Amino acid sequence: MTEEVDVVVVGLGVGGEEVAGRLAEAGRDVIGIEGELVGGECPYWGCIPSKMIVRASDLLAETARVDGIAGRAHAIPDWTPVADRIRDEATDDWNDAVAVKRFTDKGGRFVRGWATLTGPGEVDVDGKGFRAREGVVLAAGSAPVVPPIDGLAGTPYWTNRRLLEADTLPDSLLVLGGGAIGVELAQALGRFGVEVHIVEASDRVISGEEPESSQLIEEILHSDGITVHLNASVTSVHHDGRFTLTTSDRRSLVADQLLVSVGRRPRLDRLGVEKVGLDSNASAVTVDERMRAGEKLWAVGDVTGHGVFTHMAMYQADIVVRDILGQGGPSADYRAVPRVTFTDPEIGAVGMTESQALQAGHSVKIGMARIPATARGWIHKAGNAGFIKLVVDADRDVLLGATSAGPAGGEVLSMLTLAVKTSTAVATLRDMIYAYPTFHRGVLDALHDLD
Ligand SMILES: Cc1cc2nc3c(=O)[nH]c(=O)nc-3n(C[C@H](O)[C@H](O)[C@H](O)COP(=O)(O)OP(=O)(O)OC[C@H]3O[C@@H](n4cnc5c(N)ncnc54)[C@H](O)[C@@H]3O)c2cc1C
Ligand SMILES: NC(=O)c1ccc[n+]([C@@H]2O[C@H](COP(=O)([O-])OP(=O)(O)OC[C@H]3O[C@@H](n4cnc5c(N)ncnc54)[C@H](O)[C@@H]3O)[C@@H](O)[C@H]2O)c1
Repeated sequence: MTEEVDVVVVGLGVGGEEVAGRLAEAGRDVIGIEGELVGGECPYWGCIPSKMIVRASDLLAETARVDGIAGRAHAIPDWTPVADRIRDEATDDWNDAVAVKRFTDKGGRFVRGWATLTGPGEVDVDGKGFRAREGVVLAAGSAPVVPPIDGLAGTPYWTNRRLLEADTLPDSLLVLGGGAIGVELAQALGRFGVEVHIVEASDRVISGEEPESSQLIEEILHSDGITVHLNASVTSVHHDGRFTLTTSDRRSLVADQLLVSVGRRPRLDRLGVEKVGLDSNASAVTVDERMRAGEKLWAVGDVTGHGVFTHMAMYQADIVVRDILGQGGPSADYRAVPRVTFTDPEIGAVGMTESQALQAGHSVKIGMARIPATARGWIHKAGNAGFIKLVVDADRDVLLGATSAGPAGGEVLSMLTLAVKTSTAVATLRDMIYAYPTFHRGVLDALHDLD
């Protein structure tokens, strides 16, 4: 028995819940299908619990900075309130009843189960068929990549999920992959007393960002007591109660637990996407500027390969909703994608890095300001490491990209994102009045450095 509806949304994570909820509010007959928890990775195993950990570890780091500035302080790290907060405040003990109600209160109809596509506009869930008059929205998200390293499969390694569910911490942790997840969680857990080693295949951590960002984070991790192994090729994993990683240069690294954080892949495997002409082994679902992926088919969020970010899923969801409702408006524009690595200091970045701009054939000028040399950075003193780097198109005199690393680096990023998005003239940025003594006033110092 196949039921006719207006729209079927497959996956009610960040992107799918937004699309399904708004279409239901607009009066569409919407079926929202979710195999796990409504809300997806971000609230249960991603952004929110990980940032609760970061917040706690930042407090510990700030306490350590009291001496010499504000008296004396000594914090005794305790994981229990962090785990409690994740369980009780962030995830409701990994229960989505509130999120399901949030959707059904908007008029959506909820189905729990794993959906497969059976043809254009057609979806099956546990033998129940739906035919969507307007179309299907794929919002299946992503899963951790598990590299094919000898011995790894079958060991009780952690991914982000198991770590963010942990009631207790291991004494020592090997972190495979020094990307966003690796560096954020390594630093935070290090501050809770875990002995951490990061094992990174590339020649620098957060290798998609500016080399100066990588260097800064490597220095900070070192000062946090974390060992970073670069250019490391892990050839085997052994588990006998503890984990041993062996590298191609025959080093052995041993710890109580292993976190695998080497990237994410779209969750296309159980969707039957070949039925609608897509490749289930592809690294992403190709979408056009209105997020259309085929006949009666849209895709949003991590599956589209435009960045594993909640703000990207939400941005694309807005485009899909407007497209389905025929409301027009702007189509997708990825020139000013902001990203923030929530280490201490935060690494905020938007648009192109210097090397990306050069590779794209731009004539590039660089403006740099060191945060400790800015007025606010100097006042801030302990914990003031960071910089602002501007990547300027020398021909058009507009920003192509920027990095704001430092205390509140992710907040300073907001004006730089606007400047990249709107191609604001450098002359206009120079003519702005920057409140004194803010961290964002460092942007003016970096603009002066362009001369
Ligand atoms: C540790 C960690 C920290 C992160 N921190 C940040 C951060 O600070 N800032 C940021 O912007 N982003 C962060 N992210 C990324 C962010 O979580 C994702 O980009 C975001 O969740 C993507 O939303 P989505 O809707 O595309 O996918 P998801 O949130 O993954 O949701 C997809 C949903 O689809 C469901 N599903 C999949 N297949 C099917 C099927 N066949 N049938 C039914 N249901 C299905 C899944 O169960 C899931 O609930 C982080 C990620 C991780 C892992
Ligand atoms: N603050 C944020 O917005 C935030 C936080 C966490 C995660 N995320 C998102 O989640 C995604 C996944 O994060 P991630 O850290 O898993 O991936 P990532 O792509 O950011 O980094 C993966 C790292 O693993 C390394 N690597 C790959 N294979 C390896 C191997 N075999 N051995 C050792 N190192 C290896 C890569 O060189 C890279 O540095 C990111 O792309 C990011 O967009 C965002």
